[in-house]
Amino acid sequence: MAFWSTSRTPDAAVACDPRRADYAVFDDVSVTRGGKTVLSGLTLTLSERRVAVIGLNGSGKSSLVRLLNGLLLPETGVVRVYGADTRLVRADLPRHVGFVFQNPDHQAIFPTVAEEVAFGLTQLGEERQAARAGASRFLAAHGCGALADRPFHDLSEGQKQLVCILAVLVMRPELLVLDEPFASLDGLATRQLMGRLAGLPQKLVMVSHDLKLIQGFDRVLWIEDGGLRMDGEPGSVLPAYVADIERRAAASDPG
Ligand SMILES: Nc1ncnc2c1ncn2[C@@H]1O[C@H](COP(=O)(O)OP(=O)(O)OP(=O)(O)O)[C@@H](O)[C@H]1O
Repeated sequence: MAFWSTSRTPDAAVACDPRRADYAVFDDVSVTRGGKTVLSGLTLTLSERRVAVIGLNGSGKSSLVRLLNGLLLPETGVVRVYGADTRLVRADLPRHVGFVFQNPDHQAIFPTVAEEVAFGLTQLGEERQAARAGASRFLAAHGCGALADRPFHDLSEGQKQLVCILAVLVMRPELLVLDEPFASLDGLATRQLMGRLAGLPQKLVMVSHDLKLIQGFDRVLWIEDGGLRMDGEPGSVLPAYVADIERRAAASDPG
């Protein structure tokens, strides 16, 4: 990963404009990880309210969504989020793009729930004391007041994932990016969290292997071989994806 690509002169746009409808633009983006080309020449504009990213293991889904909040920068090409080159606004991106990891233990860094949520407020410039009070209010407003003083690592997986989502929402990002957020949750916790996500005003980009969860999304990106195999509405992309998996399974079946 090149943090400061020399292949292209950075854009003049140096600040995110959250009023833009096209919240993400990938312009001929390539990414290499561990010596392997993961994304190659990807060009894409995102403006839909709910976008799902699907693809087989290792196809580059996480890499794609990590480009949205500057966790990853393109080797070549440009990623613009709310109109700004992510290379130039990397430090400012968490205000606009909340990122929720697959594994909550990889995200949480503070011992208690309230401290974890308060951190986002300190990132917005609030003093520690005010941030703690704000975090407690925010947790209570989301029905999680009882969790405030609990050690994060004592929570159930569903509670942990909910806290991680709240810890990014407290920063009032315009876009929420979730990288397989339900991988370790049971069906009930998944349904409950999906219900919460459906009620949020934020735009949503979500990686998921659970195709049922994304049937109602506005757009599905199917990633394969470093690019888009298919891009469209769930009604067209999901059946094609399932059929492709069945074809592959049949082809690899030794019987
Ligand atoms: N930190 C890293 N260092 C080196 N290579 C990496 C790293 N992270 C990912 N890769 C490689 O990049 C490729 C794409 O990985 P990525 O995590 O984006 O795929 P994915 O579609 O999200 O996979 P999964 O469904 O298994 O989570 C894989 O070949 C992976 O081995």
